[in-house]
Amino acid sequence: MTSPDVAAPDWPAPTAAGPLDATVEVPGSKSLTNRYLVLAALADGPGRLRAPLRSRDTLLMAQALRDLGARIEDDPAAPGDWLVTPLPLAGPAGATAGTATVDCGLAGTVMRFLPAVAALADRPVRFDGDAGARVRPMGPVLAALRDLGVEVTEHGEPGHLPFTVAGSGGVPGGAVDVDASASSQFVSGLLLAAARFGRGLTVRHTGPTLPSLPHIEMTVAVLRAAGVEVDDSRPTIWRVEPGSIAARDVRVEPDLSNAAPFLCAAVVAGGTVRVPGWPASTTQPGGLLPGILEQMGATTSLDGDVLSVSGTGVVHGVDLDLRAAGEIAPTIAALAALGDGPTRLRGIAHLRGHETDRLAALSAEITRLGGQAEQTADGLVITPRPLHGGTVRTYADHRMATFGALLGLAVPGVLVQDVATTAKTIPDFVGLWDGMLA
Ligand SMILES: O=C(O)C1=C[C@@H](OP(=O)(O)O)[C@@H](O)[C@H](O)C1
Ligand SMILES: C=C(OP(=O)(O)O)C(=O)O
Repeated sequence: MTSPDVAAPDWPAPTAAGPLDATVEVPGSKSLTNRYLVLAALADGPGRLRAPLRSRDTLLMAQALRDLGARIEDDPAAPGDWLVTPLPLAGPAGATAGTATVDCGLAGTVMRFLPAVAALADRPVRFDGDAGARVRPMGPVLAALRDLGVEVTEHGEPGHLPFTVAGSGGVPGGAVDVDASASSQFVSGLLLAAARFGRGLTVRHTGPTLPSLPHIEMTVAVLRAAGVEVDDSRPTIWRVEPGSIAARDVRVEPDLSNAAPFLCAAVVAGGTVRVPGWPASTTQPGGLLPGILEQMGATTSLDGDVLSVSGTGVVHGVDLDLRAAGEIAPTIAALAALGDGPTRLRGIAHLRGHETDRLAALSAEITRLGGQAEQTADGLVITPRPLHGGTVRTYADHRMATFGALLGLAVPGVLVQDVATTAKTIPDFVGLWDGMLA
């Protein structure tokens, strides 16, 4: 008998029997799906998302927008697509009684993108999420909203979930400073709603470092594609003009960061893995993967829209600044632990505020399997050692689970705790992984 109180058994990560020869269809991008959903909910008419990601993070975003008053429905004529009818945005005169609630789960995009949208709502909106979400940094978002005249009440640790945003039907906008050194999502969340502010918004980043710049560029690109005027000509300052957001019919690119473990499998096991639907140009940070994997010993080619990565099983150690692409760091760390020399990963101090403290988690789990990995002020130094089997702890972090799967290809006896946590961004990770190895 199973009971929800009984933890699922650890997943025995399969070892690779030989070189790979596989094509893997990777589901849609989390970051694009959740941006398109927000913009569709703020648009001036009904829109459509084609091939959106349907995973925990995007289902939470869709549900949250429904809870705020949008309609998001499956299209019976095109299975998988979402039809979006925007939020009413009634203004103060149309104020609705009662508090709406938003469940953020562990999704950074939900907790950082929706408070500014909630400020436009016609009632208070209470935000909360998983236990792990309550320790993720939120302070700069809440401070920025308060600076813009929005009332925010915190219910727990200051600067963290849970909190309530008192939606009052509109935000005057203007200009705001935000320290986004802990997450680029602080900037993206303000920019996504800003065209709906009375005077638009100028956001100025004030912190010492800025992670994940491609994700901010992605925000600017999706806004411009929806007809919003954005000036990003000055480094770390963004200006969004007030105006309407065009209703769109958009197709979501595959999630290139979720393609990473599959592509890296070819580097670890040898052989070739292909991912179709690879965009010719993209703002996804996973677009940096081919270059990184070549440095680590792979060969890559883009034939039409199919990216192929081939490896020999030999992985080179590297010195990499991953500031622009922190979300692929756990995957690169797995490669590094199997490398032929030390690897230094830099520019990723902000990973301490991801789904878990990823620098601590990666260091602990590499060490648990017999490897060597030390934290630095802004990253990791990984020195390959012969690894042995053991149980990889995943800390509710989808990328720690795929990290464990990748190590398991080369190291017999690796078990991955709570592999179901991959559902945060990949439906059926185990099925896709087994399919790649079949
Ligand atoms: O805007 C986005 O969609 C994201 C931005 C990045 O966040 P950080 O800047 O907090 O790393 C990235 O790591 C996350 O997976 C998705
Ligand atoms: C950091 C990540 O997620 P989130 O959007 O929750 O910040 C991630 O997916 O690696």
